[in-house]
This record gives sequence, C-alpha cells and structure tokens, in this order.
Amino acid sequence: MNMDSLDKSKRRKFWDTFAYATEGIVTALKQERNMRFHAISAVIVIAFGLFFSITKIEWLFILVSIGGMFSLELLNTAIERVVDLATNEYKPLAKQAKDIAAGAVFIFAIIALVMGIVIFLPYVLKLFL
Ligand SMILES: Nc1ncnc2c1ncn2[C@@H]1O[C@H](COP(=O)(O)OP(=O)(O)OP(=O)(O)O)[C@@H](O)[C@H]1O
Repeated sequence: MNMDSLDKSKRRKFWDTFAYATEGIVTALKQERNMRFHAISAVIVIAFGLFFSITKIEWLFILVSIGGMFSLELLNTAIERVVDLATNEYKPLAKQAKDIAAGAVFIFAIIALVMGIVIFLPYVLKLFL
C-alpha cells in the first residue's frame, strides 16, 4: 500500500466513525422513547432561550445540559443493549448494570432541570411581575 492509498483509507476510517455514530443516534431515536423525550425537551428549551434572549453564558449551560443529556442517554441505551446481549435470563448483575446506568442518567437529568430552573425562572418571573 502506497502513502496515498494509506492516507485515503485513514480518511475513510475517520468518516466511517461519523457514519456509525450517526447511525447509532438515529437507531436510539427510533427505538427509545426517552431519546425522543430529550429531543422534544431540547427543542422547547431552545425555543424558550430564543424567546427570552438568554445570555451567552446561559446558552453555554443549556448546551452542556442538552449535550450531556443526549450523551448519557445514548450510553445508557448502549449498556442496556449489551446487557440484553449478554443474557435474557434474570441476573442480579444485569439488574445492577441497568439500574446503575439509569442512575447516571437520573443524576444528570436532575442537574439539567435545576440549571433550567435557575436560568429560566427569573425571566418567567420578570414576565409576570
Ligand atoms: N436480565 C435482567 N436481569 C435482571 N434484571 C433485569 C434484566 N433486564 C432488565 N432488568 C431490570 O428490569 C427493569 C426494567 O428493565 P428494562 O431493560 O426493561 O429497562 P427499562 O428501564 O424499561 O428501559 P427501556 O424502557 O429503555 O427498555 C430494570 O430495573 C432492570 O434493571
């Protein structure tokens, strides 16, 4: 293999990674109700952000919340799949793996909710007061 084709195959591998990652996200969106819930929530939060013209720093927190939520839900889904692949019998370790992964999502969801309240509550109050 000459340098040129080596370079090309490396580049293809790089783009393949994006294609597989996109495929994973689309699969999760199609199969997981929670993923669709996050997508709808993200659209609503972005609409609120635009409506209230939130600051740059506030947008960054929203970005981290939305991105973190999607990433964690994807990892949780991946762990669920691996556990189901490993066994379809009732196993205490399978339960632990799924419940612990769900716990990670839950903790971040609470943090994202608190960030949302801290950011949007003052804007909402200003609207009414
Ligand atoms: N093989 C297993 N052995 C023991 N407990 C399991 C097993 N598979 C799932 N569970 C437990 O059953 C409950 C429901 O699991 P399930 O796989 O249906 O996930 P879920 O939380 O309903 O997520 P989703 O709705 O995304 O499928 C969880 O408490 C999980 O830990």
